[in-house]
Amino acid sequence: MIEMKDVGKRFDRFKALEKVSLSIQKGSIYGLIGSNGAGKTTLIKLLAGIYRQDHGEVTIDGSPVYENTGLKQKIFYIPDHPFVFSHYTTKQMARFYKNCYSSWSDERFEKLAELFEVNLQKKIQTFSKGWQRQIAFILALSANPEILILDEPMDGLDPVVRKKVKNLLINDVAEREMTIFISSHNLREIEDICDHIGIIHSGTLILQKELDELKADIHKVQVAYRDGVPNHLLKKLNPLHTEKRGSVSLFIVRGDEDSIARQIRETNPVIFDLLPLTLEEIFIYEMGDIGYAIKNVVV
Ligand SMILES: Nc1ncnc2c1ncn2[C@@H]1O[C@H](COP(=O)(O)OP(=O)(O)OP(=O)(O)O)[C@@H](O)[C@H]1O
Repeated sequence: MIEMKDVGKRFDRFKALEKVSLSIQKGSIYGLIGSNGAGKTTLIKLLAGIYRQDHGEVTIDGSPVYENTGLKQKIFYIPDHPFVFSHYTTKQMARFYKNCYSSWSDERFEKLAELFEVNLQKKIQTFSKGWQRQIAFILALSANPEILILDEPMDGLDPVVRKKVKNLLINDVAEREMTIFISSHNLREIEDICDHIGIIHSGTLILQKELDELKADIHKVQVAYRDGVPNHLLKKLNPLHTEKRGSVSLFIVRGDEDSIARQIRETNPVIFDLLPLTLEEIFIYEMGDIGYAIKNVVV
């Protein structure tokens, strides 16, 4: 389990992170979102043991992460600009990681190289940005890490490759309980793959929740009536947001799906639909100030 307790990090006088606490279970995919400069990379570098926190604790399975070479064997970190030695080919980089990770698999490396159709003899720095990222994934997954830390993982990848990468990541989580920590600006991408969500704003984690829990409690209702929406229904539903689109009214309603549907059907609407919200919509409707921050984060 990954844990941060009351963690703070300053750069000179600037507080980049303050009182950050989180815990991530093995086999979970945790997505961290936040605007530019919110503190995502700083948090990730603390998790990866690159930075030392000023106060608080950063542990994996109860052991401190910073300067813990044993633990680093379990972690693979792909930064927003993947690391390569200049002039190294993918094959040479693979040899380097094979020496770093006892869990490295040559067989997996060969399979992944074939799947992505990568030229192993070409210098990595001469590949395009998207290709360099694909190579980073090939190397990371061949190391079979227990924890994979990703900073803006899909940046520069085309839709076909994104899908390929997502499937591979989900497979590793399902088959060998790899834990993934993803930082991204892209809420849709996070929604697609993560089971837990954290939002960071100005160095503070302002929300952490299980994705299903977030989704089960809020719904979009579309209704139309011959003589307008009954007042008593509106009072009961107490919507977070209402909108009129022609003769159809749209409500954002919190509560249990079955109970909401029953109450609406009892009023004999002409049109009735109850739809799930996207993660983006949930944040925007439910969280006021945070919603505003999210609007600026979503791409
Ligand atoms: N090495 C450093 N020295 C001084 N300030 C830093 C350093 N690293 C980060 N900061 C500052 O800490 C804050 C958080 O930066 P961080 O890179 O963690 O944000 P981020 O959420 O990853 O941003 P982005 O989405 O733009 O990549 C920023 O204001 C940044 O300027």
